[in-house]
Amino acid sequence: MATGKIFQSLSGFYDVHSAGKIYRTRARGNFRKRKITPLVGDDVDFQIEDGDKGYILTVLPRRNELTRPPIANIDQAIVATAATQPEFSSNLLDRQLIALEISGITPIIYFTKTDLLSNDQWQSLQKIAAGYRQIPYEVILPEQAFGSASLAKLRQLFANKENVIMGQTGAGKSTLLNHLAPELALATGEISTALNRGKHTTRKVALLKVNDGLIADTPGFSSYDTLTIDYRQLAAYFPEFKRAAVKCRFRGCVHVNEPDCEVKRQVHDGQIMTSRYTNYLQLYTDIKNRKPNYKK
Ligand SMILES: Nc1nc2c(ncn2[C@@H]2O[C@H](COP(=O)(O)OP(=O)(O)OP(=O)(O)O)[C@@H](O)[C@H]2O)c(=O)[nH]1
Ligand SMILES: [Zn+2]
Repeated sequence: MATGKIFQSLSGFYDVHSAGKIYRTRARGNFRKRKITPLVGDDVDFQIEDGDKGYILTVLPRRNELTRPPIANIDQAIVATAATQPEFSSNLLDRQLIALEISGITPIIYFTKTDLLSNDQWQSLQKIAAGYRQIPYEVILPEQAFGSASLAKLRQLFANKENVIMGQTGAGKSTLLNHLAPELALATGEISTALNRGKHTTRKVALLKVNDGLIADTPGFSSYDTLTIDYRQLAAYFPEFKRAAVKCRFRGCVHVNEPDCEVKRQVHDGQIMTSRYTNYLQLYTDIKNRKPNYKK
């Protein structure tokens, strides 16, 4: 028996790195019955067969996991966020940040396509970036797309860590990775100008070695699932709300209708971004009104 890490998954095969070698494995038949799906990033025990093939016996306990993209045991996520084309959506960004907070993965917000912005758009994006930095999140807003300063910053942030790059279809994930590590030569998509939407160029999740870190390129998404948390927990995944909440009059304040709510006060005073609060209220309502029988 050997132990290794799944670095790629495609059509039922899991490619595993173990002691400097690569093995193409399959999951054991009883995994499906037990509703276990091995994920890229998983550490596994596997049985070697025919030299470089094998089958997975056990998925070792996970530190964390994400469903979108499907990956496990990640330290940090680079949230590739298009400044335009597709248009910047604070709602989509906040949903991704919440999913990461829930999984205990550190987000890094990286704005792509800043070269396509007008002066006015650039100014307003700078304000947005400053707002996210106050939360505080690490934000990289390249003055020059793929400029050496922002690439160096990213390299420094993800050295010696397991990272994932996530984001909407066409956000520029593969393009960014190609700039970080040109030897990867990942396929990138021409954006469909008619729809202003990317074309889903990346179809699989793969963990790649880039400099001193590991980074997973992942397929983009065009929508994001409803969160499977209790609506009363939602505010805990907004770090700036959580900080303010200790001063709300009521313990368990959900910052909606309660009097003397510090979160609402800080929104009013401009310390908390209005867009974050609006997105909070929308998600809160969505989660509260969704049909029961959600697990977790
Ligand atoms: N002008 C400009 N174009 C960019 C930038 N980043 C990416 N693009 C373009 O945007 C399109 C989509 O880029 P990809 O890297 O394929 O996007 P992706 O996020 O990997 O897309 P999926 O694999 O479908 O999820 C390509 O045509 C890129 O050349 C950027 O910073 N500036
Ligand atoms: Zn409150």
